[in-house]
Amino acid sequence: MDSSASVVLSSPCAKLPNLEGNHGNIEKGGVAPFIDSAFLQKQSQVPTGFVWPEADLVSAHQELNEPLVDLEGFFKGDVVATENAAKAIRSSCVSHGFFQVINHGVDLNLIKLADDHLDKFFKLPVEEKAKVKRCPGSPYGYSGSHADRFSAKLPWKETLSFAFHQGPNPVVADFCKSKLGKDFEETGRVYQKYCEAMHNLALSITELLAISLKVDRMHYREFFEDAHSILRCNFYPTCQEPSLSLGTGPHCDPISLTILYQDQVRGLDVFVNNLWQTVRPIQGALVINIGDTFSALTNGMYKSCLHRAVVNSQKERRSMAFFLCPRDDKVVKPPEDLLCIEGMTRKFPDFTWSDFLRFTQYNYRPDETTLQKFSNWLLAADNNKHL
Ligand SMILES: C=C1C[C@]23C[C@H]1CC[C@H]2[C@]1(C)CCC[C@@](C)(C(=O)O)[C@H]1[C@@H]3C(=O)O
Ligand SMILES: O=C(O)CCC(=O)C(=O)O
Ligand SMILES: [Fe+2]
Repeated sequence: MDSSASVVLSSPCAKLPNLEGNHGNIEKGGVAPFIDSAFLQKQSQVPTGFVWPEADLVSAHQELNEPLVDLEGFFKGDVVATENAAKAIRSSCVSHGFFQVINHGVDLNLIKLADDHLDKFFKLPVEEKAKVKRCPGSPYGYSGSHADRFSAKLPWKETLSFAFHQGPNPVVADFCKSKLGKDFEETGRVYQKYCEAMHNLALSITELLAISLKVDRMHYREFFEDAHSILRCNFYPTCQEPSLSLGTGPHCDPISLTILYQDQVRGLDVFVNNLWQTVRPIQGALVINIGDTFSALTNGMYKSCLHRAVVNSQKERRSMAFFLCPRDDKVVKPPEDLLCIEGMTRKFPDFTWSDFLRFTQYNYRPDETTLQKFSNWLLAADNNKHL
């Protein structure tokens, strides 16, 4: 990735980039208005700011042939089924940090309802969406192509992100009601329920991950019990020249664990065996990918999944990514019994999620090397402490 695009603009309120360029003329005035799908689809060609480097645009080579992990036996306490699921998960996570689950226990009607409510927000006039615009330095709220943060390699998408943690107050429902008004009360209730279901599934997945790693099966579940997670809703409009742009560029999620719902429009690619491979959408399945923070919790034994989202010229695409994140001040380090079993030396320094999140929002645009860059940054800061 070119370094110019990797450093987040220091002034978060930077002017929107001038998208003038040989890939399309922007409405007069040079600086684009607030960018959303309606704006993007009005452009006769892909604006320069949205054109990605060729290396990131390599087409997917094949369809990912990934076993579906059936969770039914695990939920029923079936020892053999649990062992089989753990074995499948271990093999995928050691290799590329990605698997899919079925019989996950999340009500499929709730997932459908959450998908249906996406357009209620994303089809609003941009001025309405701007009312919940993402604040500088925060991953929460609305963003149109991150055009307020980056000046190149802009993603062909709009996003809406909610903060979620379990507790007496329905934080997601409250956010929608207070920020978007009465018309979005039902939407808020749907996403509140969706986040609660995702949180519970995420804790179950962390238990199965612990079993697969042969550590105390409650270790990670207890670590994430009081998680402060993020629900990221993605809307990918159709693109005039899909071979030039990307919905979400190649990256590893800095968070711990992602539970992704993708609709029936292909778009998710995963990098496996040095090839981009497309993930065929499977009705009723949920995608699970290991993020940087969980990889660090396994001392790098489980890979943080390198993935991207491509766009197309025919169909809009929608996805919802539930990002499991530990409470801010929890120290991220692998369990002692894992280090003993594997006789490992530490691969990453201790860190907190709040420091890592801040790094991704202020210092470094997440890509495929975020965790390594963050580790180097921490160690350099430690080494310079005495200066
Ligand atoms: C901590 C986060 C930063 C991002 C949202 C969550 C987890 C995934 C990250 C992201 C999607 C990785 C690709 C780049 C990014 C800027 C994006 O395209 O949205 C990242 C998110 C973000 O920084 O808002
Ligand atoms: O939309 C997708 O399929 C992937 C989105 C993603 O990777 C993300 O939001 O982190
Ligand atoms: Fe991602």
